[in-house]
Amino acid sequence: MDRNTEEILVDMDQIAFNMLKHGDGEIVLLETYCNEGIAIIEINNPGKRNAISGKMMSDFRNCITKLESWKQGKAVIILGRGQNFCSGGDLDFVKNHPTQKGGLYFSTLMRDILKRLEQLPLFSVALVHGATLGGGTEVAVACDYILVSEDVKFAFVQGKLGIITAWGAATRLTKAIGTKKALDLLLTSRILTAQECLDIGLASGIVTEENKLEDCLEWTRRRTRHSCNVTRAFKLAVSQSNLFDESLRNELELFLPLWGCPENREALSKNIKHVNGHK
Ligand SMILES: C[C@@H](C(=O)O)C(=O)SCCNC(=O)CCNC(=O)[C@H](O)C(C)(C)COP(=O)(O)OP(=O)(O)OC[C@H]1O[C@@H](n2cnc3c(N)ncnc32)[C@H](O)[C@@H]1OP(=O)(O)O
Repeated sequence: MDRNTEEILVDMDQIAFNMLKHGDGEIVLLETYCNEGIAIIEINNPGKRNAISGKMMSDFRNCITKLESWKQGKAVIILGRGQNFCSGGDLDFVKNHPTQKGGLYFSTLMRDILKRLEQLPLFSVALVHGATLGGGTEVAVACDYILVSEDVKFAFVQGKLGIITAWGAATRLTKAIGTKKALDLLLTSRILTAQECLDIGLASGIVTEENKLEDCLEWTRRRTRHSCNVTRAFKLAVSQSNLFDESLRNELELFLPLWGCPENREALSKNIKHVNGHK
């Protein structure tokens, strides 16, 4: 990665701004159930089966920014308008930007958005239905829960396109269902039905195709009965416990430069006996 690219990458505002001109569609925040502490993010790009364009990434980012400052929120549901949840990243962008820089823009922005979604004090529910492919699966696994509609077709198709997951799905999937099952889904790109999503531990429940939103709201309401403060504190406590791995890695990184440093060598040369007179 050259220096220019690195500099551009740290400026997420600039990336989001640049992505605005790529494609149509929208991702909007619906406030219909906000009085209950439940927001809805709707993915809408009907001409492309709800594929996520560059412009929609910027929209998505704006939705997350709003949710970050919504102090009364308990939960957010993400769904697709119409028949499909999301057919992935917009292939037109992918085809027109085959350079590493294009890939970096596209995936770094989404990685940042999904990380911020994960860190919200609201718990998130992906209500997946119809085609849920590639980047659509990335969005789904970044949510705290996945509910699947009976008609879902869920597949990590990235391998079939000669790429791997770039928005964090491999890491999240492995954490959710374990190494063997995660690897299996990624290596085969097989299409999961609703029942398979449930059986494998990916989904927390199945909702009916006709009443998916109502079913999902009922399911969500059963988890928003505590006060706002308690709900948000639980979400943060649970999600921050995930930092354990990061913390272990961090600890190792801090340790490594000390190994063999002058102080370390000097101490070793003294053959220190830490407990005097011990037999
Ligand atoms: C970046 C990467 C990642 O994970 O990070 C990705 O997500 S790569 C994206 C991974 N996703 C894919 O490869 C999806 C490929 N698409 C499909 O498998 C299929 O289109 C389905 C999504 C199952 C829908 O099939 P169905 O028969 O219902 O409709 P269709 O194939 O006629 O598609 C309707 C229109 O939507 C477009 N369309 C569908 N998916 C699209 C996508 N991801 N990006 C851009 N356009 C897309 C089709 O080209 C077509 O355009 P016209 O009407 O103009 O002909």
